[in-house]
Amino acid sequence: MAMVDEDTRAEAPSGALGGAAAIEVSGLRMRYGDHDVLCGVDLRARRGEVVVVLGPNGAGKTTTVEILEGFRARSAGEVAVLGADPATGDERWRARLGVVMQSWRDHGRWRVDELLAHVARFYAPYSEPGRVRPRPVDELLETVGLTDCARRRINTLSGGQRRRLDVAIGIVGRPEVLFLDEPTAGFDPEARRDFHDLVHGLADEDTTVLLTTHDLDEAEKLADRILILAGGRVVAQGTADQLAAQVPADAEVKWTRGGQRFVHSTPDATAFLRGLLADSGDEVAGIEVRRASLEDAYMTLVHRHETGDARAAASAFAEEVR
Ligand SMILES: Nc1ncnc2c1ncn2[C@@H]1O[C@H](COP(=O)(O)OP(=O)(O)OP(=O)(O)O)[C@@H](O)[C@H]1O
Repeated sequence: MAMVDEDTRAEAPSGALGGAAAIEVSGLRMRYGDHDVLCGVDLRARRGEVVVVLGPNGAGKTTTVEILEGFRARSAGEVAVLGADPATGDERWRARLGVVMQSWRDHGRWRVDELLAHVARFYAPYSEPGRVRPRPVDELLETVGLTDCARRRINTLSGGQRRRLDVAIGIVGRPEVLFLDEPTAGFDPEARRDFHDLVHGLADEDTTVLLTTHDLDEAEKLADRILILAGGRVVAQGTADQLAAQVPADAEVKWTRGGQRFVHSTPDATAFLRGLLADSGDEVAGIEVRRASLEDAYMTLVHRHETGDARAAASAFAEEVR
């Protein structure tokens, strides 16, 4: 588990970063060989905030998360997690973090409860007032719905059960910052809903959560703020509603008249409905209005990137939030 020398002291980077935010990233760059994956990412997360990172395959989400976790060295930029540079964070700093990586396939012959008890021991010296570490294993098993699997060997778990165990490992130390890289891949609907409740509960405990997903409904349910990464840049961020408002998308109006269903796309649903009701208000029933969604915004913003306009999308976004 130790990724850095125990004696290496965590130091906050100098410059514009530091302060009360749990995560602060400025001008983050990552280059693999001659491939620039991150070209200047800025990101900030407050304590207790749930930030969801969206982006197409290969956008650099995992790379960003692994840099913040201290598992990957960055090419350039300033990064502070809980006030420390992840590249030099010590064990005390690491004990304040929780990590759920995209895949973690080890300890197959261990039993579920043994592994959790083993990992839990790492956190025991790092309790703080109001934050007792680690969480009791029984409580943890119950929280992630693995009580019935406690004595099972890990290599006999299903994909979804293994993922639940990954989440348990991520939260065993009652983290102040929790990184979750596609945590719900393989979850059935019930596990997914339980996981969403879990994240809401963690946020209530003032845990900062940074989560990547390809599930836009999940992003909308969980995020205080959504961030879209494309072309190595943050091309947009905000709540799902704020993002939807950024893209010009028609609303879809549906209604029934004389037993027949009608659908109409319009940029101004209110004006259209006024007209519809004025013309045939008595006969119209079952009105539904679907406004631009997070999915519309995501598709538009990512499409701009894929058509080579990521830099323009990022500067348009910077202009809008100024
Ligand atoms: N160790 C590495 N060496 C070289 N290239 C890498 C390395 N790790 C990642 N990459 C490349 O960096 C880019 C970003 O990868 P990353 O895994 O961060 O994307 P992602 O947004 O998490 O994608 P996904 O949604 O598919 O999980 C990809 O083009 C990937 O091939």
